[in-house]
Amino acid sequence: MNPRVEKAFRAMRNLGIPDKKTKPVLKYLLKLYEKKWELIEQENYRVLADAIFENETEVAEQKKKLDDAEAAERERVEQAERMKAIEDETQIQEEPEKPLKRMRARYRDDEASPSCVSPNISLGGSLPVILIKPKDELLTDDPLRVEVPLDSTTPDLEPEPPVNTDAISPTENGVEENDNLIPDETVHHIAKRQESVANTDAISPTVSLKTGNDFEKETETAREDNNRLNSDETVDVAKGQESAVKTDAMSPTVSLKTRNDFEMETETGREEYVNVILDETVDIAKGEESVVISYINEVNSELPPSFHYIPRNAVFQNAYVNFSLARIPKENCCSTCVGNCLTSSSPCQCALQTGGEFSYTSEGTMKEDILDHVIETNSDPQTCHFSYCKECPLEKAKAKNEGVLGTCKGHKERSFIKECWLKCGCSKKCGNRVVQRGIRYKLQVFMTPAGGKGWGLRALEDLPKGAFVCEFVGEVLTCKELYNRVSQSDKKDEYAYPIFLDAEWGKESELQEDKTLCLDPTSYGNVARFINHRCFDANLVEIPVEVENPDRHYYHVAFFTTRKVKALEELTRDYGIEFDDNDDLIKAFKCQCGSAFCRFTKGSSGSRKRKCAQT
Ligand SMILES: C[S@@+](CC[C@H](N)C(=O)[O-])C[C@H]1O[C@@H](n2cnc3c(N)ncnc32)[C@H](O)[C@@H]1O
Repeated sequence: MNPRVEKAFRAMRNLGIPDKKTKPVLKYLLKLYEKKWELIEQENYRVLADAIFENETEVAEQKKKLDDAEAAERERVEQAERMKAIEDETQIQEEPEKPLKRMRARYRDDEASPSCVSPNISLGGSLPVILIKPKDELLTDDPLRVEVPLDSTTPDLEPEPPVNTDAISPTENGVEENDNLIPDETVHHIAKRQESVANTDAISPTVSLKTGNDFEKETETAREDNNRLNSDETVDVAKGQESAVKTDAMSPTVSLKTRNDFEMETETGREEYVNVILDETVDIAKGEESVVISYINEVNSELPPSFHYIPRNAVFQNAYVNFSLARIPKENCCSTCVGNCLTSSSPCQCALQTGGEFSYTSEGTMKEDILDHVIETNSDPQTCHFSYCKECPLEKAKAKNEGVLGTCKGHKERSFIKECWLKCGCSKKCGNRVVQRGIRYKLQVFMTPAGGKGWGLRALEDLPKGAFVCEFVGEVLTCKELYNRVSQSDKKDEYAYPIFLDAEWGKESELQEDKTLCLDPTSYGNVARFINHRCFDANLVEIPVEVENPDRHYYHVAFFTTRKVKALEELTRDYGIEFDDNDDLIKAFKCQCGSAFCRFTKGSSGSRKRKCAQT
C-alpha cells in the first residue's frame, strides 16, 4: 500500500476511526485535491478527520429521518387498510356500489391523494397503495458545522438544516486515487470546506479596493464610479469560507470621505466619522450576534482572514465538556429566586459562590471595586498568584514532540464571575446574566495603521469602565490536540493565539487529558480573534465566567473594559506572552503595542519566568 495512504489510515486509527470509514472519504479528498497530499496531511489530517466525523453525524441523522419516514408510512398504510376494512364493511351492509364510487372519487388512478408523493406507484388492487419515497433533502449551503454547540441546551438555538445523507457512503472499493468513488454532488458540503482549505486565494475580491480618495470626489462621474465600486456584486468575501459563492455581504466599506477628512480630536468629528464608516450591510458575524460587526480597511487592500464565525464555543471531538442540568448541584444555582437577582436584598446562591457579592451593577457593567481588584492582582507581581501542576498538561503535550518533560511554569489563579443560568429561578433578563447574553456594543474590525499589527478591533461607541465587550470564542480543544495542530501547521506564526482554560489546573492532583482544555479561534471563532495584544496596560481584561459548568474545566472567557474607552480607540488585551520565551508553542511576534511598559522593548533578557499581566 502507498505509505501515505497507510499513514493516513494510521492517523485515523489513532482517533478510533476504522479503515472502512476512512477509505471512501480519503479517496474523495484525494480526488478533490487532485492528489495534493499535503492538504490532507496538514494539521494531523484534520481535514480528513473532520470530513469523516461530519459524514458520520449526517448519515446518522439521515438514517433517523428515514426510519421516522418509514414508520410514518407504515402507520399511514395500516391506517388506510383499517379505513378500507371499515368502509368495505359499512358499504356491504348499506349500498354495495357507492363505496367504489367514493373511492374512485377520492383516489382516481391519475391523481394523487392529499398525502401522496408518488401517485404513479400502485401495487394493484382497487385502492392505490401509496408509497412515499422520502424526498432527498436539498443540500445546504451552510459552511460545515462543528460538532456540538455548547449551549445546545439553551432554548434560543435553532435546529440544524437538513443535509444529504448519501454523502460519502462507504464502498468496498480500495483507495485508488483515480476512482470516482463518490458522486461529486453528494459531497458538495464537504467540498465546500475543502475548497476553503485548499484554495484560500479564492477569497480575494475581484474588485480593486480603491477608497474614496482614489476618486475625484468633485465630479459626478467620479462619484458614480465610487458608488459602482460600493455596490460591486463580484466581491466575494463570505469570510473566505465559500469561495464559489459571490456575495457583497461583506464588501469592504468604501466611503467618499476618509478618516483624514474628519476632526478626530472632537466628539462631533468622531461621531461624523463613525456615521460614515458604519456600513451595516457588512457583518463579519453573518447575523450571528445581536449587533452588526462591520469591518473596514482604510490602509490596504487586505481582506479579513478566512474563518468560520461562531458566536458560542463549540467542542472539537474528545474535549470533555459535559454539562447537564442533572450535574449542577443545588448549591450552584439560585432555584428559589424570581425576576432579577440584583434587586434582591441579599446575594443569591450564585453570588455566594463568588464572594457573596454580585459582580455586576444594574447597568450591566462590572462593579468597579471587583474589576479594580482583578486588574491589580493580575498586574502586580506581589498579589498575582500562580499554582503549579505536578505534571503540567502543556509540558506533557510539548514533551510528546520534544521528548523532555519540562516543569510547570505556573497557572495564574483567577477570580471567577458566576452567572445565573437555566436551573436558576430568576428570569433571562436577570442582571446577573451578562456574558451569556452576548455582544451589546457596536464593534468594528479594522485594519490597524500600516506596518502595524494587522487587523484589530474597536468599538464604534464610547464604552464605560467595566463594560462587557465580547467573549473569547473558539473551538474547545484538548491541549494535546492544540499542540498537534500547531506543530503540524506550516503557518505557526499566523496561528491565532489560543486561551488555555487553566484556572483550576494547579488545584488538581491529577488532571485527565480530555479535561485540559483551551479555546482555539483559528478556524472557528468570533470577533475576539481580532483583538491585538498590548503589554500590561491594555484596555480589556479577561475574566473567567462560570455559566453552565460547575467543575470549571470548561468555562467562558469574557473581556471587560479596564477603563472608559472612547469610540474608535483600539481594543487590546494582554496575551500574557513573554517575548523572550522561545519555548512557547506559538512563535511570538515583534510587539508593536506602543505601551510604555512593552515587554518586547524592555529587554528580552532570556528570563523564562512567567510575568504577571492583565490576562
Ligand atoms: C489573535 S491575532 C490578532 C488579530 C490579527 N492582528 C489579525 O490581523 O488577524 C494575533 C496576531 O496579531 C498580531 N499582533 C497582535 N498584537 C500585536 C502587537 N502588539 N504587535 C504586533 N503584532 C501584533 C500578531 O501577528 C499576532 O500573531
